[in-house]
Amino acid sequence: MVNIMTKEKNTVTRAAGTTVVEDRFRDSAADDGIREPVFKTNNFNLWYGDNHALQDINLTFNQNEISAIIGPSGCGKSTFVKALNRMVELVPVVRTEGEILYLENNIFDRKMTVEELRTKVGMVFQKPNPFPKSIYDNVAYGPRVHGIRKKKVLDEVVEKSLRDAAIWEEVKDRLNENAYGLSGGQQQRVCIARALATEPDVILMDEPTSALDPVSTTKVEDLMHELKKDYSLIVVTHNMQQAARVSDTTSFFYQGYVVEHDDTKIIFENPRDQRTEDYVSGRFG
Ligand SMILES: Nc1ncnc2c1ncn2[C@@H]1O[C@H](COP(=O)(O)OP(=O)(O)OP(=O)(O)O)[C@@H](O)[C@H]1O
Repeated sequence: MVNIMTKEKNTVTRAAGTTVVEDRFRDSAADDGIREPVFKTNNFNLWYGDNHALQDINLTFNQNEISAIIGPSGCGKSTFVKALNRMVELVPVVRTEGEILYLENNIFDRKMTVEELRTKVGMVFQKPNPFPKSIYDNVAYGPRVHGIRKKKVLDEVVEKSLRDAAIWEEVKDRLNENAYGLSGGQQQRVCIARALATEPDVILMDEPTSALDPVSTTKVEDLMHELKKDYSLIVVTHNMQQAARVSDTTSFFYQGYVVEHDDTKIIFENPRDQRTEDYVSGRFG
C-alpha cells in the first residue's frame, strides 16, 4: 500500500484516504510493555433466530487500552459489544456458542452472575440516556443499588466519578438539578460518570459521540484518553478519524465476522486485507 509519510506534529496522512492517525494519543502496548488481556473471545458465535449475526469471533482486548470496533452498518458491532456484558441476551431469540472470557472467566458460566459482570463491565450508549433524576442521583444510582447508603460515602463516589468523567467543575454547583437540563455533551459525560461509579474495569462505548457536536466530541475523546490509564475501553465507532485518533487497536467487522484486528496504526496505514483498506479509506461503508 502506498503511503505518503508527511509526519508533521505527530500526524501521518495516508495517500489512499483522508484518515489521519495522530500519534499524540497513541502509546500502545508495543511502546511500554505487554498488557494483560481483559476480554478474550474463543470461536464466539451469535444468532438472532436464523440470522447468524456473529461468526467465529476470536479477539483479545487488553487492559488499559482503547480498542476500536469499526465496520459498515449491520456488520455486528453493537451486537458484539452488547454480548460482552450479556446485554444482548435481553433479546429473546438470541442464541450463542463459544466462549467470552472476562479476566479468564467464561461470562456464560453459572459462577458469574449478570449483575457482577455488568458491575465490572459498564456501558455508555450512542444517545446520552440519563435517568430523569438529579445529576447526583444519576451517578449515585449504581452505588445505591449495591447497598451504599451513607451520604458521606455517596458524596465521595459522586464527586470522584464526576471528576474522572471531566465534568465536575461544570456541574458541582448544580448537583441537585435534573440531568435533562444539561447539554447533550454534558449528559454524555454524566452517563460516563454513572458508569464509572460502580468501579468497573471495562467501559463499553457504542458510538459515544455520534450524537454530539465537535466540541463535545473532542471533550469525550480527551476523556477516553484519560480513562484508559485506569480502565479498558472498547469503543464502537463509525468515525474513522476517531478510531485513528484515540484507539490502540482496531477490529474491522464485516458481515458478522472479523476481517482484521491489529494495532490501529497498521489497520489504517498498512492493512493486510483489501476490504479493510477499502473501508478505512472510505471506498465503501
Ligand atoms: N434486536 C435484534 N433482533 C433481531 N436482529 C437484530 C437485533 N439487533 C441486531 N440485529 C441484526 O443483527 C445484525 C447486526 O446488527 P448490529 O446492530 O449489531 O450491527 P451494527 O454493525 O452495530 O450496525 P450499525 O452500525 O448500523 O449500528 C443485523 O443483521 C441486524 O439486523
